[in-house]
Amino acid sequence: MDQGTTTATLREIPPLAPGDRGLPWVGRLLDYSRDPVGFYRHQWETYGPVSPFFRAGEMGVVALGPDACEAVLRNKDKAFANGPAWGQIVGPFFDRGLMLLDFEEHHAHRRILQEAFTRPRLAAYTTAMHPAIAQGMRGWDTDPQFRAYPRLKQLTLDIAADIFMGGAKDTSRAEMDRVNEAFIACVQAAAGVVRADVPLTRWGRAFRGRKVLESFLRHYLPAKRATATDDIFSVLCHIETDDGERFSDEDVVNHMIFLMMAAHDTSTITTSTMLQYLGQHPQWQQRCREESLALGPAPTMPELESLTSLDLVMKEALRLRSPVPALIRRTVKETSLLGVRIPADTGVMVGVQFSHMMEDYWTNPAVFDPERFAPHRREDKSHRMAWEPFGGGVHKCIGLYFAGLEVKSILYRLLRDYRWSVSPGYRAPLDNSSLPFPKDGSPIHLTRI
Ligand code: HEM
Repeated sequence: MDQGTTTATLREIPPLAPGDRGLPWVGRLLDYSRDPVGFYRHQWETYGPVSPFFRAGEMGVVALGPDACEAVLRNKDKAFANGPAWGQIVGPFFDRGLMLLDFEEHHAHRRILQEAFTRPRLAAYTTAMHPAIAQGMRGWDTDPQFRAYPRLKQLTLDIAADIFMGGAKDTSRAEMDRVNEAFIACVQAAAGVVRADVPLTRWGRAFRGRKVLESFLRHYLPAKRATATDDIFSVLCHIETDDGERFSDEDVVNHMIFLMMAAHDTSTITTSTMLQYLGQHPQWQQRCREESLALGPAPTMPELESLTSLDLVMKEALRLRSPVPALIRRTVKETSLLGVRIPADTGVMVGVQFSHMMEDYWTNPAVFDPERFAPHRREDKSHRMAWEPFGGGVHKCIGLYFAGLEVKSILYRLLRDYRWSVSPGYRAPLDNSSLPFPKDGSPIHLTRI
């Protein structure tokens, strides 16, 4: 039992209020996808920080507000597990990725993987990113139908081919496209309805995709083991802890596939949200542009870190539209959460996006106001977990600095080369069935400077 609570003093999970069971089997999942914050607000106002949630044929709980989120993510009692929760969503296609490992095994793998994200390594990835970004943006035109989201998605895939795979030097463009397709098939499986290897379904395509990725990575493994280069693939083959622990070939393949997934949609969503808000707030766009213009043509990691306005905008974009708006866990034993008894084998949804919209912690939370993160305000300090787009506890995003460098490198180049606008009244129509992406592709009016 966590937090020193005894079974006798615990409250039970509140019963479902009339009408809150939702549809047969799916329960209230559709309510969530239609309007996640509206759904959370209803849970919060009806039940408080620990609420019942019927979905996918079973009862689970939603943890809301920074205190409840913190208790789950800190996981003092080691009761909340990742593997059985995320495994249900991402299926077998990201099996044994770091986020799906738990407890001692997770700790052992994380210690090794951390070596791939040290400052010198991040500096080397940053240097390698600029040519990939410049090349990827080369085809960007300024047609009136310009959609930012699909362009950014392709761009982050191109960056991944270089930074993660090392450009896979002797790979043809056609083969790289096949690898990208396979990777996208695995990512899209999360929203699959038929959850078995059935041809012409999302899962069927993902099973084949996973095979393509595995054989591609295995083909290059011996060469990557033989020579150390600056890409993540090679780095995973060579890193070891002070105690000499290293990854097996199997581990390298599993971590590579998971890392590419973890890095891809999250960075794309963040960049496209920033583009939208900067398009709607020209004074912020100009402020960020001036900082970018003050740097040289291929900024180093410390230079990118000096882009203070862009940093504020990135934080605000992550607050308003968290790429991972909910984290999930499953209890492996009975535990308690803020005094509520949670039985073993209960699905738990940690609604981080709701913490970002609570008036207790933020002034006018619905308003775009990057200055709230500036030193003289620091609204994110109102609670340790008021701002948690990268999660918290032992599973906190290992790629958060990498993400900052990638997103800022992309924005830096865009700000120098382009000017763009988005109608002030535009509200992105989001698809929330997996990670929140703009269904209309995020139209922006882009002109070259
Ligand atoms: C803005 C971009 C990103 C956001 C918002 C984000 C968000 C998150 C969140 C919320 C988690 C915690 C999941 C949980 O507790 O269940 C996480 C974990 C993780 N992220 Fe990120 N991420 C981003 C970019 C990246 C990048 C670029 C990489 C790799 C280069 C990466 C690699 C990972 C990994 C490996 C984990 C699992 C960590 C663990 O379980 O120990 N992420 N990320």
